[in-house]
Amino acid sequence: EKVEITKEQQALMKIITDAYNRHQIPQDVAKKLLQDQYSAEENFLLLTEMATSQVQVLVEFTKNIPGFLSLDREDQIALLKGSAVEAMFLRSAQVFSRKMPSGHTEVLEERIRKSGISEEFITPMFNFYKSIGELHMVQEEQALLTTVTILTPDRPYVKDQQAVERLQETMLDVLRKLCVLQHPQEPQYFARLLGRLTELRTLSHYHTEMLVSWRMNDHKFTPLLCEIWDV
Ligand SMILES: CC(C)c1onc(-c2c(Cl)cccc2Cl)c1COc1ccc(-c2ccc3[nH]c(C(=O)O)cc3c2)cc1
Repeated sequence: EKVEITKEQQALMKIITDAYNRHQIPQDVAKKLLQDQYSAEENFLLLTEMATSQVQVLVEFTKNIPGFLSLDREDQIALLKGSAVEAMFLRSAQVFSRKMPSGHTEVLEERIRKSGISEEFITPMFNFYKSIGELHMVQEEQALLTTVTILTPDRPYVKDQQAVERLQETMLDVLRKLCVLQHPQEPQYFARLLGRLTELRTLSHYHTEMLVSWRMNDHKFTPLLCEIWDV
């Protein structure tokens, strides 16, 4: 049947995509990836700075998701804490698939590979980056997929899951239609996109173990990361 994005859905998509493009890590922070110290210590410190900056950007972006600020305040916090790692995997994945001079692809990869993360997590992490790159998502799809990830109802400590589910379903409907219109030759594209969300959950579990091993080697995080990751 003819798939059509309504005027309201068009407006919703514009708000979310504009917010997603507006809230980015400041270029002077991203440029630090280019500095020339490459010790495991230096890499960890730089990645910690990137992650901290990315969390701040994520909080600002989330405030622009229509309906998010109407959710219960504690549920807003629970959604941010529960989705931060997944949202950062999606955002850093875009840097790798961007392959533009501004996206510090090579240096970011180098620093992640040499920051004290054990090989068992590096492999699935870069497989994920590759699988995201192969999707060739348009920016609207990237913004909506991140929004769908943030609005996951079954995060720990979410009280009013129905309210989150209603918001997520609104976003999923727009994303589904967008996928059909953007990738007419690939009817399974939307299903592939949702498959990435499953992969993100697995990576999020790996990440919890990454944090434990960093902690054991006495690595320090910033107050914001300690708060959002309960470390
Ligand atoms: C606390 C640090 C060590 C950390 O722990 N886990 C991860 C961690 C890891 Cl490795 C992987 C995935 C997720 C997390 Cl959450 C990280 C580092 O996290 C990030 C690294 C880079 C970026 C990021 C985001 C946007 C960017 N734009 C540009 C640009 O050049 O424009 C560079 C860039 C970097 C975000 C988070």
